[in-house]
Amino acid sequence: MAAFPTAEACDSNAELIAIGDLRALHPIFNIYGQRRCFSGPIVTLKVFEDNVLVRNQLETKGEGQVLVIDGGGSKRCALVGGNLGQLAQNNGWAGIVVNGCVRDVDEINDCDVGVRALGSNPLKSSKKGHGEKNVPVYMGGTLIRDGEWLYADSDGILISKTELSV
Ligand SMILES: O=C([O-])CC(=O)C(=O)O
Repeated sequence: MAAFPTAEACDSNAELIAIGDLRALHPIFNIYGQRRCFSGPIVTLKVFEDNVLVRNQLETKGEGQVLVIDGGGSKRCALVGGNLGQLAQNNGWAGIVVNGCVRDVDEINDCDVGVRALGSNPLKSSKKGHGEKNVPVYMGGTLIRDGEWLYADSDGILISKTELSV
């Protein structure tokens, strides 16, 4: 669960919004997974139509972190499917936000993890292992840095430079 509603976080942190330390992603993401509300420190990945690094990352302990995957906005294949959703759940990731697509939507929706993505596509991605980890990514209209905090609920997704307090 997010610690508090994103709308409330915006209303009570106007100064952080003014200086750009708290940003809302554009409302381009669909909601999947059991957790509609989730939050945590961000781990970033930058890939393109290749999900080897995504699997590698989700195989590690999530410890309540959120995996932010910049897939370049490609809708030509899926970067996360049911197996990876299960892996994320079992390894304690709070959520996954994909600037790209998912597949196995019914399976992902059964997983106890929050997932946001542009849409779904039944095609799998390539498996070459190309991409970068822990780099700044630009998606949803904002620059997102590894180690920043993400807060998601039914209203949308916030990125904060630091952990927000109530
Ligand atoms: O391995 C993939 O390409 C993604 C997938 O289908 C899954 O996670 O089940």
